[in-house]
Amino acid sequence: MAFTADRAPFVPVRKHKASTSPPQSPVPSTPSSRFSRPEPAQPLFAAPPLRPLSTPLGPSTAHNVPSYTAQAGPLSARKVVAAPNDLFAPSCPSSPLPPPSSAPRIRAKITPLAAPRRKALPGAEHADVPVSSGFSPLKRAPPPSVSPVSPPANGFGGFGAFPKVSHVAQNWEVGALRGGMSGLGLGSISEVESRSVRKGGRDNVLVCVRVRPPAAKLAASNQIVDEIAWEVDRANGRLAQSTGGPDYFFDSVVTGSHNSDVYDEAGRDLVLDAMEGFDAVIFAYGQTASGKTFTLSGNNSNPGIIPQAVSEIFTYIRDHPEKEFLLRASYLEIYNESLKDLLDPTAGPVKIRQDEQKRFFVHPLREEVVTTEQQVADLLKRGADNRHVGQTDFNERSSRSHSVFQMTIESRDNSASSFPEPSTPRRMQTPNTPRLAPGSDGVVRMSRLSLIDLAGSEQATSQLERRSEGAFINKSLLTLEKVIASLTSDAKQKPHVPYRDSKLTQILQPSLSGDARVAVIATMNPSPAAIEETKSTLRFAQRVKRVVLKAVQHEVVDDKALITKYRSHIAMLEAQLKATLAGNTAPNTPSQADLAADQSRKKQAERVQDLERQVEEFRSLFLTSQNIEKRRQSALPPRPVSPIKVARSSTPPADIAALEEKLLDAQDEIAALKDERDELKSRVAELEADRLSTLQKDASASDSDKDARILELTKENQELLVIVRNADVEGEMKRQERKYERQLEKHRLYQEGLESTLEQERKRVAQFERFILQHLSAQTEVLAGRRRSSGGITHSASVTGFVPLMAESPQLDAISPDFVELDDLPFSKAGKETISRSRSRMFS
Ligand SMILES: Nc1ncnc2c1ncn2[C@@H]1O[C@H](COP(=O)(O)OP(=O)(O)OP(=O)(O)O)[C@@H](O)[C@H]1O
Repeated sequence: MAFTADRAPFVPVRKHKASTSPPQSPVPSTPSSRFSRPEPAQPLFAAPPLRPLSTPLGPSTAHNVPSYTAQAGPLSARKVVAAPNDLFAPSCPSSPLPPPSSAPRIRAKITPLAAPRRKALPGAEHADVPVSSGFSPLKRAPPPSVSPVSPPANGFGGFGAFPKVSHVAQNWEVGALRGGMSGLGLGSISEVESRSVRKGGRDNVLVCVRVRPPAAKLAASNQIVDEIAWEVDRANGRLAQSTGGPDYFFDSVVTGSHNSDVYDEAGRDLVLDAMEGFDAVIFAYGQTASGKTFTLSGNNSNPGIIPQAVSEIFTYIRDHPEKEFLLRASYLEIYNESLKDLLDPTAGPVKIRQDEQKRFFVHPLREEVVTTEQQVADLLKRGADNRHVGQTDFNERSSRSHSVFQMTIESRDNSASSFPEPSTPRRMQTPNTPRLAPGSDGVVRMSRLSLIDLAGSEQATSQLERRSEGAFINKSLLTLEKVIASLTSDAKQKPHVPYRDSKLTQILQPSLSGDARVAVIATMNPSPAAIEETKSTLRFAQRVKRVVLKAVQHEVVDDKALITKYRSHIAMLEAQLKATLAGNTAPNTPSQADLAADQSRKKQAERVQDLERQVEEFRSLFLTSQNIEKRRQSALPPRPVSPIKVARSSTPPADIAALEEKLLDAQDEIAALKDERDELKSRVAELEADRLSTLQKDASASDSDKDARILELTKENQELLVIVRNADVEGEMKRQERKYERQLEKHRLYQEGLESTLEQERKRVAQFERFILQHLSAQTEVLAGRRRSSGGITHSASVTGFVPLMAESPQLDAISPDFVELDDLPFSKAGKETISRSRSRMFS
């Protein structure tokens, strides 16, 4: 299927009206039945919302106080003063639920067996039709309005779990969620079962749209847009442009500023799924400044999905005494198409590799074992500090990258293998042999919860750096759309899914290709100035809704699970400990109390201490409902995964590691080429299918149409022939080129031969020259002697001519002390005879 990108990433900035006057007196509203229930007025922000983890406020935040409200019925960007039933005021979970309307929406949590989940039809913007009445009985009950443990202290109501905190390092109120599933209204077994039923079958991506309060800064002009251009129907999960147009339906639509609302709709279920062994991915998608980071991270008084998910995880552990858990976390950034490990930013390049099942994974990536919420909060803060953010025209602190926070959850039945808490004397428990060979005692469930904050799609921006970042961001989001389009294509021949075209899609591949639970939170700005971007976001959200998933529970039976590795390692340490203790049998008699025995005892004691410390350290990584509180009070800093490797110093030598790296690179390249080949194959198949359907169409056409078609095809044929002939000419030219290249090569070889002969000749000539000069010199000596003795001499002219020449020759000085004999000369026999003859003619 040809993909047409209907996203408009570079929609030019629209001029939009600033709010010229402060909110006037309330426009009389005519609430429809949908909005007729008055909601208690809530201050949107009891305190100005902080950027998560103490990042400064964007100036836009100052305008986030919603003083306008959507109204039922067609609105055309109407201004309304904050009213008690303010649509954009934080929805208050403590307030009663809206009464069921005549055709209430079907919630995402309905099992396929109970009632079909709504599906958006391909390309249709209003295909998502409510199909049944009544609320889903399976919809998890909203959390109680007042937490039994900590009542809402911040005026938000809602989750009531995160009372206002004054400083950043503060935990997300670990105790606040105590009460666990029952406290959250999650205790019903039937609900958990129904979740499993749903997950066992085919499922779609869960899509929740979050509409931020309208007062957002949308352009470089600093103009504040405080109008809304959308009708928002929360009860039915429906959105429509106020000026008319199609309806958009989703699993849920959330307004206001309570992050707990979004968590209820699109967070909790997936987190619980992850705790039960299903991979789960939640990502926020939307235009820049539409509230993705706000939704995922939130702030201390209004925690986003990530901190709420983390709290949920720990609550779940507290509520499941029958299991033990091992948690680890990683934090990654994709900036300008390169990967950065946010927990270890100075480490070497982070790459994407493929496993045997062709699933992409990131390597190497630092993972840290975590045992408390505070550790996760610290880890997130550390990562966030390393993230790329920058000021854009639209957002004071815009995330310029995609970030992926991942928690890996391993769990195993606790009953057979629980560790005694240190109050029990450890040594008594130590077995002789490792009692926990990998996989020997039960299956480990392993799952990943990925929380992804995508960078925002952008309009044209005024800054150069931002523009190039924006190009990368838009490209990767476009690739994401292409991937989604391929996954939801109706074509018979499954199109190639271009995961490889961006790092983001490679990372999302394991989730999008089907075996994970996926939720997308599409964030949107309801302002008229953002209408094109918002439509594009909604279209994306509708398309992604059609991706079919089949989540599977991941059970690991071999020693891949860290839980198993650590358990085996502990068992091994315990065995060593026991052996060391058993070796300590020397009686402490005065005769043996010499220095050597003392030293050996000291060493042994140190060894025992060290082993005990190691055992303790490893044990402290396991979480159970019994020890979670203790861990919270005495947590060590999180530790990177693979301490076993370090302890055994089994790291391969640098050259082997480099070779392994090269091998992996080569394998990657091969895999990429194979992918490319597959893509070409699928393209060929697509073209063939296209051809075939055209032919079939042609067959049923009328005669005149057929004639026209024949004419068209003949023309096309002729054009193709020209191309083929050209291709022939090209081929001939290529052949000639190769011929000339061969000849050139021959000439080059010949030239090389000549040059080496020349070199030999030069050597020969130099030697001959030497020979001549040496002989001339000798003869000159002789002649000089004769002249001295006879007083006059007659000699041949040729010799006379040589004398001044010799005197001038600088080479005479350089004459080798080795006298060159005629026989030494590299000449043929005939040549040597000629030389001999001339010599005797000259010097006789
Ligand atoms: N629902 C909301 N209620 C109140 N304030 C909000 C809401 N959504 C967003 N904001 C505020 O709007 C500003 C921009 O939000 P945020 O940074 O989350 O946007 P973003 O989509 O992550 O943007 P980018 O893609 O540029 O990173 C922030 O100051 C944030 O506090």
